[in-house]
Amino acid sequence: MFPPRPRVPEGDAAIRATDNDAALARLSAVRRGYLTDPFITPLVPRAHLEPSRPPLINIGTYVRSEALDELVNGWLALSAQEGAKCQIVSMGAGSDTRFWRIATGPSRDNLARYIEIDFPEITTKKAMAIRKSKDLSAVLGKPEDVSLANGGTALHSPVYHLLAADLRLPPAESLAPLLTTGPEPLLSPSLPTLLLFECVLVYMSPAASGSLLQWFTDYFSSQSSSPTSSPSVLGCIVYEMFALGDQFGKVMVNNLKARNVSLPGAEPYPTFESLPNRFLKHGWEVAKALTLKDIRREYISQAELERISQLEMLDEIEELELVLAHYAITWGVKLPSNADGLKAQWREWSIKRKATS
Ligand SMILES: C[S@@+](CC[C@H](N)C(=O)[O-])C[C@H]1O[C@@H](n2cnc3c(N)ncnc32)[C@H](O)[C@@H]1O
Repeated sequence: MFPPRPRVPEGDAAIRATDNDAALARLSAVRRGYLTDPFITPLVPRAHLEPSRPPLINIGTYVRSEALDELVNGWLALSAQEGAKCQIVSMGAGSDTRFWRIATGPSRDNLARYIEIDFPEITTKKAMAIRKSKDLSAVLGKPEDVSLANGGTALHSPVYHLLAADLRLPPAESLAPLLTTGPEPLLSPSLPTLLLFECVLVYMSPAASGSLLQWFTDYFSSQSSSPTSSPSVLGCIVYEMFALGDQFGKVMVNNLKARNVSLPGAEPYPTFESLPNRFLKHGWEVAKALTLKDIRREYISQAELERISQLEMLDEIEELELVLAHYAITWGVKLPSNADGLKAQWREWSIKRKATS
């Protein structure tokens, strides 16, 4: 009589399934004209069969993507100003296309390494999609310089590296062997480095994400660097939900619970004011946050707001703002102790407020 209900994934499979949601939201925002991204289609299986997402999701995806792009591009520009190439480590990267967008854009020569980490099931799928797509693989370099590793769960190329790990495990066991050990570690402590956590820490316990951040903080401290090179500046951007204790937050939590996804990482962040603690508690010098609601209102230019308002009808601005008020971008900087002359520019790394007339 009734069709069988689709099986809801459980445990880690439910967490991994969130990658599909993020990729479909991006695909939808690109198709509707909010964003430009020629690299998302080859990463979504049977992309042509996927329906568009509602306007509210498209707008949220647009605001998040524009703001994150501005911060990442700002970081690349600051590194270039210092005459250094930078490293980016994207954790829980899923089907993200950021590497391809940077590597085909004006900052491509400022990138020393771009490392993506996710569960092996996700990295295997991504590595296969990259190998299958000429558009994706051509950006990695000559075919002879690109190789699969670890049974197809990893992929290496001159700049881009895709690695499999469970980020909840102690970093000394999971990340250190991949990133920082051996005669030529993949991650150098002496280059400006940006960590990206786009909607991933929220699925982990606060203890696990705290150890992760502390491990990177320690690696970029003076003790870890060789006597001939000093540690460089470390930045981090976290995008995720917060303030889940209010009425609307509880609805979000329950909706995700129905899909077997829980959000333990949001517990220490019940308010906007609590967000910078994520970095301050590790002794970082800079920690700032903005909600997507504020970014849409105060940081996206009027011309862009007008352009996207023509793309689709959206009646419920109040509902949009309620949703966007529960998502935030938090970013921080840990400065090396010997960087006196350089501190000001890194402290000002931010999203630009739009000009008011
Ligand atoms: C919501 S998706 C976000 C994907 C991508 N960052 C984006 O914003 O488009 C969350 C991603 O984090 C990954 N993830 C969650 N917990 C993880 C863990 N403990 N170890 C590795 N990856 C994890 C999931 O597999 C998934 O790809």
